[in-house]
Amino acid sequence: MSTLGDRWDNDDVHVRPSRRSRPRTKTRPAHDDSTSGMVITVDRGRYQCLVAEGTKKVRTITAMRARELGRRAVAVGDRVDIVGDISGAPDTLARIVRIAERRSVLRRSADDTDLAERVIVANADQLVIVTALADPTPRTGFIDRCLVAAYTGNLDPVLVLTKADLADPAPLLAAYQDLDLPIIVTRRSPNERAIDPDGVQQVRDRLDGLVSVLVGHSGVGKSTLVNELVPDALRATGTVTGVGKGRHTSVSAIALALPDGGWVIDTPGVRSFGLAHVTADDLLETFDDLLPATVDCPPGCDHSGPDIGCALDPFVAAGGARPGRLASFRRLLASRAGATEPEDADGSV
Ligand SMILES: Nc1nc2c(ncn2[C@@H]2O[C@H](COP(=O)(O)OP(=O)(O)OP(=O)(O)O)[C@@H](O)[C@H]2O)c(=O)[nH]1
Ligand SMILES: [Zn+2]
Repeated sequence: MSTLGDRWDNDDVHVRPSRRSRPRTKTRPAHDDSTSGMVITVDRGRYQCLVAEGTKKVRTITAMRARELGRRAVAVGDRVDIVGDISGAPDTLARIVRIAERRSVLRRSADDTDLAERVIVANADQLVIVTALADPTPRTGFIDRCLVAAYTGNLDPVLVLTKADLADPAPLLAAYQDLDLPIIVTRRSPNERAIDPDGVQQVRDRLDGLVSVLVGHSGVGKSTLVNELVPDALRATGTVTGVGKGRHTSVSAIALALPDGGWVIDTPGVRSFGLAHVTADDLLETFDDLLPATVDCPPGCDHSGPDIGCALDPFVAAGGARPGRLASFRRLLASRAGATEPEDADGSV
């Protein structure tokens, strides 16, 4: 049993799709009668999981971790195997006995010096970074850190710039043009309280059929967007309390079903990511156009600039890649050391 625990304990090993996709059958414990589910929210050691009933119907059940999982954390988005009472009846509690290999992870560490891994969302396809163009003032440092978390966690980033009725998106569009990042601009319709439907539709199209995590600072319009995307009726069937606006909720992520398929995972309490575990080479691996040049870097090169003999500078000078790509890579690299958001310091969200 502990072999299985150890094997599944190191999430780093499994971030990228690996060829060795499943543990060998003989190392599996019992529980062949288990049911598969997806974790939709985590709250004080209780996990709400969606399980399939027949081919079409799904229901939500509450589960706890089984001891055999060891210290390994269960995160929203995890695909899990569940045993015990899966009727979903009030006051029943099932047990999570296995966590499937993750194809992506979004991590949080308490701060940049905290090397303990805290996975907040597993298996998401995209990270949607919601930033207001004004009120509050956009912070590129935050966006950059989100991008590092997405790239190195195997999620595709998407930037949503809200409140274009208040400020021009051009400067931010320019700042991110070299990252080939999908950017959607939304605004409030003139003389109306509602958000312009065109922008909302673009977001909807981007999210369709995928699992997308939304992150953003307080006041950027994230809840406004989620309300547009997920009708109240669907939210209610999630049977989850403490969703969304609650400032003191202990829920840090929650998966909400989209009407046309796919999931949006809201992260009400998440305002920044610790990036202590990310190395320069981890990030560089996600820049396919720059990566080949590093065979000529000096040993141990951190790729931070030309004065250390980094081969990326001559490579770009010779036309090997766009200069903006190297500049963007280095800006993201530097953002790892950026201050964690002041809002985190006093614990408020
Ligand atoms: N002018 C303008 N205001 C907007 C827009 N989108 C949202 N707002 C307003 O911005 C304020 C904050 O929006 P919320 O959706 O509550 O923001 P949030 O990111 O969920 O913030 P928290 O709830 O604090 O986490 C509200 O007053 C919204 O009405 C927009 O496109 N333009
Ligand atoms: Zn280098």
